[in-house]
Order: sequence, then structure tokens, then C-alpha cells
Amino acid sequence: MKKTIRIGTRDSELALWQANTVKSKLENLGYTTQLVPVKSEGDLVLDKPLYEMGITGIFTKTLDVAMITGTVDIAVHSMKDVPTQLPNGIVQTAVLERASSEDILVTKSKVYFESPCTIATGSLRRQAQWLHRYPNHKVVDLRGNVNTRLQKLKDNDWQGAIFAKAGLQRINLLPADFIDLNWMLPAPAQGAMVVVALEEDEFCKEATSKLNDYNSEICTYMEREFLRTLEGGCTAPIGAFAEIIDDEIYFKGCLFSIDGKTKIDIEKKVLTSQYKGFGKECAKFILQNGGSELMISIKNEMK
Ligand SMILES: NCc1[nH]cc(CCC(=O)O)c1CC(=O)O
Repeated sequence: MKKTIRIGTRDSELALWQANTVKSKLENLGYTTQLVPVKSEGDLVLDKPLYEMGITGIFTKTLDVAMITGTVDIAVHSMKDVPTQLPNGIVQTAVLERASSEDILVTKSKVYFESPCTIATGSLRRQAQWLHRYPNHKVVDLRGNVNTRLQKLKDNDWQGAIFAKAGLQRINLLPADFIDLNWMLPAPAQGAMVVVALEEDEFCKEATSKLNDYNSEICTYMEREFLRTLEGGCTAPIGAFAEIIDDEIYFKGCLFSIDGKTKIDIEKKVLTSQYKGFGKECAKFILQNGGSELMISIKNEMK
């Protein structure tokens, strides 16, 4: 039987680029595919049975529902937007080879970091790390897809805005004027794309698993295990990055207070063959060293 694999994607330019990448990789392997762009509705209201399946992520919800109700077969996501707990019946089938994981500052002219600056980002993680490093700066909120955010930077008198390098590179919008923030820890799984499918769909699981890059899979596994152990279902300023060098994985993870004043971090390595459980172990270290108290105060602040 020859089945057309219907690839669900959000309809932003970045999401379409990512889904098209998966589409051409599958077609190169001889599969027939079809792109199904789905309008993403952050506020999609779920009826009770769907809610009970554990559908949570604001970016991924619409596609989870499309897969469960049979409108699409697989979905492609920026892995950092995917909740660490997938809904019941949906499984991760491939992590594509990871692109740049770094955050960058897009600027408009030379920035004098020692003077008070205004920097835009909608991410708690970026805000906290920025204020930790530059306590005399101001951080303002910035939301929307990548294109909208670049436009808002042009329209406002901010000195810069923070982006994931991979997102801008993918849609050819990386400007000449940017600064690598190599001191900032990225979001867990930043720069990686993930494919998900229904657990029961053996055909799509087998087809898409051919796109998996093992090193990217285990690094993102570790970062997300760290996140899952720390967060307990709440968003917090958490960064993590794992990298394989020879036969070892080098892991860095951090938890900040929202104002950036408190920082708890860890840097540790492990043999690649022992990667399972290591992200959790690193998170436990953070929790035992002030992280538990910090997570409680972040939860109270976010109410
Ligand atoms: N939060 C939105 C989002 N989700 C994935 C990316 C970029 C691609 C990636 O990190 O994989 C972005 C844009 C950004 O953070 O600037």
C-alpha cells in the first residue's frame, strides 16, 4: 500500500520552511507527501476528552488535535516549543540534525552595553539572563512570529531584540547587524526540529524515523529531561545545552529568578553511553541547591 503522508504544520513562514524540509527529505526517500498548513489558534478551546489527553502547548495544540482527529498524519515542530510531556497517543519519531542553538541580539546600530539600553524579548529565559549580565538595562516584552518581531524592532527605539539564530537563518532573515550571545544558555532543544506521529501509525513512524539524527536526539533528550524535572508544569527561566565531543556529552544548565538576580547553574559531563537520567540528575542538583525554593517563588510570581 502506498500512503500519502500528510504533514501538518503551522502557517508561519518559519513553520512552513521546517515542514517543507521534512517533506523533501521524505520524498527523497521515495515517500509521497502532502503539506497541510493549519491555522494555529493559541486559544483553541478543547472539549473535555481532548483536554484529558494532555494537550497543552500553545504552539502545538492545534496540530495535536489535527493528528488525533485524523486530518494530518505527522506534525513538524520547533522542538523547543513542544511541551516536555507529549499528549497520550502521540510520539516523537525523529529529531533532525540540529542547526545553530544560539541566541543572537539583532541591533540597529552600535550598542554601548555599559550605558542603559532597552532590549526586547518575550522570553523569561532571555530576560533573566540579560538582566543578570546587564542589571542597568531594561527589558521590554516582544511577541509574535519572527517576521513581526523584526518589524517591531525597526518601529521602536530599542537598541536590540533577541532571536534564535536558527529561526532567522532558516528563512533567510539573518541581518548583517547581529551579535552572537554565546554567554547565554539557549532554551532546551533550541535549533532542533522534531517530527511527531501517532503511536499506532507504524507506517509513518517507520518512514519518519529515517530522518532521525542520533546525536541531536540524545542531546535534546538530556536538555528536555533537565527541563521536565525542574519545571513541574510551570514556565520558568531555564536554559540548557548539551554537546557531544568524542565519547562524552558536555552539559550546561541554568535556572534564574525572573529579575535575573539569582542564578543557579551546573556544568557537567558524562559518557555518551550513560546519557539516560543525566539531565534529571543535573536538575536535581539545581533543585537541591536553592532551586526548589526558587521554583516556588517563580510560581507565586507568575500567578
Ligand atoms: N519561540 C518561537 C520560536 N520557536 C522556534 C524558534 C526558532 C527556531 C528554533 O529555535 O528551533 C523561534 C523563534 C525565536 O525564538 O526567536
